[in-house]
Amino acid sequence: MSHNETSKRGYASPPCLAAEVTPGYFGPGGSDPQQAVDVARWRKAERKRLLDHRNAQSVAGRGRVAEVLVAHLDQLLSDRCGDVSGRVISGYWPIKAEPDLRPWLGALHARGARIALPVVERRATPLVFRAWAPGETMIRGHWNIPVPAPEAKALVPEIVLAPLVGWDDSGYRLGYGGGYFDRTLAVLDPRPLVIGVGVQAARLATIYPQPHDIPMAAIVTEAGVQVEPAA
Ligand SMILES: Nc1nc2c(c(=O)[nH]1)N(C=O)[C@@H](CNc1ccc(C(=O)N[C@@H](CCC(=O)O)C(=O)O)cc1)CN2
Ligand SMILES: Nc1ncnc2c1ncn2[C@@H]1O[C@H](COP(=O)(O)OP(=O)(O)OP(=O)(O)O)[C@@H](O)[C@H]1O
Repeated sequence: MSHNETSKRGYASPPCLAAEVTPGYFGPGGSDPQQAVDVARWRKAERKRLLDHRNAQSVAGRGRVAEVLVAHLDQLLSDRCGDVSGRVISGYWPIKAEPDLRPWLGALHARGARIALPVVERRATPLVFRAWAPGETMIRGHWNIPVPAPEAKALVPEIVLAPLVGWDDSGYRLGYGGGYFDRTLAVLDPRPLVIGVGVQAARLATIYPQPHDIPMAAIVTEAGVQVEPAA
């Protein structure tokens, strides 16, 4: 059919034939719309359960977890990267009882690393990363997350520390449901070394990875490195 004929008949897209496809055709990670809806619903409930559990821990307990976790992170970073001097490392400003890495990020900065923090500049678009140093002035960003002021230099991270709400043994990450890290990692070329940071209690058998989910190179919890990075 020619273009003109199509225009005359006014069809915007081809007819959907999904109903005629053998049900078993859509395997795990496939694009079955009903399966995507089911996974999204399951993830929403799991996020709530995991966040409630994390919130229920005492401040002192969370502080001890962060201290041990940071020791593992520091070891992984020196094994993988050696001297951090001059490296661009993205951290995060902790929200919702996430492990607080700020003292360690300050120490990395003192060792010559360039620290960046993720910023949502526009909803549903990749994150940008802005330079941060201890004591820097912060402003309220999207979702009220403190972010460096717009004047702060934009950086491209070589190493990204991604906070986890949940995680699985294949290195997949469950976040807050905005899809921001996946969207960002999909466009960063070369892809940075992505290290998921979370608590051991947030381990799941699987997050039911979907086509857009990008696995972490490593996951670190208070129990150590859980998913080994490829050498
Ligand atoms: N400390 C910290 N900073 C971070 C992240 C993080 O996980 N932790 N992010 C990591 O990505 C980015 C912000 N992530 C966000 C994720 C979701 C929503 C959000 O609006 N969530 C909606 C639900 C979305 C949906 O279900 O469609 C909501 O809760 O109403 C906002 C920001 C950047 N900064
Ligand atoms: N690369 C992408 N391009 C377009 N949309 C995407 C991409 N990655 C994720 N999304 C969208 O974001 C939505 C939320 O994704 P998901 O449940 O994986 O979030 P999350 O990883 O938990 O969130 P976050 O990274 O913000 O903490 C998905 O429904 C998906 O449609």
